[in-house]
Formats: sequence, structure tokens, C-alpha cells
Amino acid sequence: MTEPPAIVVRAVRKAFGGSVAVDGADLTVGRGELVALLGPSGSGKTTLLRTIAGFEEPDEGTVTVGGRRMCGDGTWVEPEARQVGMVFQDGALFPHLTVAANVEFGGPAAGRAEESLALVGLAHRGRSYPHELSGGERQRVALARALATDPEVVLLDEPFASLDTGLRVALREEVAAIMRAAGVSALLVTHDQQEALSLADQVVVMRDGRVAQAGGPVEVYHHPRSRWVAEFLGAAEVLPGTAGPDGVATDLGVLVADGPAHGAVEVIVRPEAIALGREGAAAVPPGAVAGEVVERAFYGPDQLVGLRLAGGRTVRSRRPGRERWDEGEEVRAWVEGDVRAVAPEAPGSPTAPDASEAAEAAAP
Ligand SMILES: Nc1ncnc2c1ncn2[C@@H]1O[C@H](COP(=O)(O)OP(=O)(O)OP(=O)(O)O)[C@@H](O)[C@H]1O
Repeated sequence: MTEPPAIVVRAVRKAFGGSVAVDGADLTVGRGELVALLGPSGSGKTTLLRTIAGFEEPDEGTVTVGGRRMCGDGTWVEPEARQVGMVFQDGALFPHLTVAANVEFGGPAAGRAEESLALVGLAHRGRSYPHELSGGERQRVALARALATDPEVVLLDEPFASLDTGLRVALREEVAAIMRAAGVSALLVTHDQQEALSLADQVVVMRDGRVAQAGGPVEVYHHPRSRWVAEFLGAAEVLPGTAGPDGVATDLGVLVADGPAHGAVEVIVRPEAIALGREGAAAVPPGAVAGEVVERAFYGPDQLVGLRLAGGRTVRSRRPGRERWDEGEEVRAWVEGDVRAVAPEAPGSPTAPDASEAAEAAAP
């Protein structure tokens, strides 16, 4: 018999006073899967997580953990009886208890406290106090405490947000590796696109209390369902185009795009899919279009080269940082790789992108 998924959320709605925080959300976390719940501030991620943990009671919908109904249809299971481990942003350790006592506090399964401290690489720090540990070590203790109860699923609410960049990247990779090694199912709340795309088996993108799209990292990044999802997940050039039998006619040439086959569309092109070459270079294909380099933003490993195309539109091409492209230079540009076309969004529609969120996502 196949085991039930770790978490199933169906049609969950939660309002505070008149304001709706979660508006009919569905999600599934499979066994052993690491799922990222990603969205801008205020999109309802934490509220949904707290609903799964049992800290909030939804107005509507159902939550099932490990095949057991937790709430909905008249059922209510208290948080402590849900077999859910929690890791918060600040770790929430007791400062007056040793590391070992903190891990034992949750009432671990027999023998699990030591085992889970060993799992996070801190078996030798059981007698230390939280203030004697680094921020990263404290978060590993918090994870050990969550794992010690042998939970059906671990819920992590922005567990790396308070750490600085280098440590954050190292710790998140370590934590993902620990959870995979332990076969733990986990739901991770984050507003960091790179964190979600690099760690998760499945990314659930939330917007205004709803799931805008859910899928594998490659799927949501390369096949966004809407312009908003595309721009939220990373830098994207959005070009108006006309779809026809040969492809979509745009300022970057006629492109083969996955999306509507006829009429006006918006084509979403990632800057890394826009290739550049100098006129006459062997790599430049016949359909390449002319452009002038008008700006350049250097990030180290890569750079964004701004091009003004014939007709006046400016697009960015992501190039390796070692290449040299000078302002004023005439170049040729063409599209390589995945291109997605979506129906144009009416200005001001609820799915139209928000400029500030898109700007945040555009950073490398
Ligand atoms: N206890 C509460 N009382 C009233 N409003 C709340 C409460 N908790 C959340 N909200 C509101 O619900 C909405 C969703 O909040 P939530 O914290 O779930 O979003 P989020 O996506 O986790 O945001 P962030 O990334 O900023 O933590 C927000 O508008 C928030 O102000």
C-alpha cells in the first residue's frame, strides 16, 4: 500500500477581521519531499504554515498530515498532537537550557535526542548553552529538536533569514542535505527565490493568499503560468508579440514559444536566453537582430548588458562577467533556449505584476 502524502491542504481560507490572508489554497507535500512555499511579503505563507501546524484554525478547508485529518469538517487536532516539527526564524531555543535539554524539551522519541543532534553535526555540543553557539549552530539545534520527535513533517518558517549571506547559503544546503539523508518531509517558507529554486523538489508560489503556480523549480522558472510568476521568480524581459504558424513575431525575431498559437501574446525571455555576438562572428545565426549596447551592470560571475533594439525597445542579456561589451557598440542578438508566451494581462488586473516585487526579483 502506498503511504499517504505528508501534507494535503485543500481549499484553505483564513481571514483576520475583514482581511483575507489565505484565500482558497491547495498544496500537497509528498513523502520525503522538500517543498518551498515562496511568495512576497504578505502573500499568506506564514498563515498557511501556522494553519498546518494548528496555531491557526482555518475558516474553511481541510488539512491532512500523514493521512490523518487535522482540521475541517468538524475535526480539530491540537498542535502538540499533530506530529509536526517546527523551526522558526530565530530558532526559539530556551537560553537557560543546554543544547541537549533544548532538544529533549519537545519530548523526543526514545533515543532520538542524541541521534538527531548527531544528524545535525552537533553531538559534541550537548552541554553548551545557546549563547555559546553561532547563529547557524543554533538553527541546527532547532532542527535537531524538531527531528527528535520523529515528526510526520517538519515546517520551517524562514529559518535562514536572520543569518548573513555566506552562512545562509552554506547552512541551507547543509539543512537540505540533512533532511534528505533523514528522509524527512518538509515545508519551507521563504521569500528568497534562489533559496526556493535551489533547495526544493517543488516550489509553491503564493500571491495574495492563493497558489499562483506549483511545480518543480525548472518548471516554474522556465514555464511560468503568468507574467507575474515569471517576474517574481527572476529577471525577465517581456516582449509584445503576435503568434502565428511560424512562431511569435517579436522585436527579437520570430521565436518558437510554448503558449497560445494565435494572436497577441506576451513573450517572456530570461536574459540568459538572449545571446550576443559581433557582426560577422561565426556564432551569429541568420535571424539575429541588430542592437546597440546602452548599459552594463557587472555582478562578478555575470553581467547584464542592456541593448537598444531597432524600434527603440531595450532588453537585457545576461553574459559571463569575463566578456567585454562596451557602451555604444553595435551587436547582434538572438534568443536561445526556453521561451514562454502568455496571454497579455490587462493593466491593473489582479494578476498584473507589481513593480517593486519584480524589481526585487530582478537582482542577480
Ligand atoms: N494574527 C493576525 N492578525 C491580523 N492579520 C494578520 C495576522 N496574521 C497575518 N495577518 C495578515 O495576513 C496577511 C498574510 O500574512 P502572512 O504573515 O501570512 O504573510 P507572509 O507571506 O508570511 O508574509 P511575510 O513574508 O512578510 O512574513 C497579511 O496581510 C498580514 O498582515
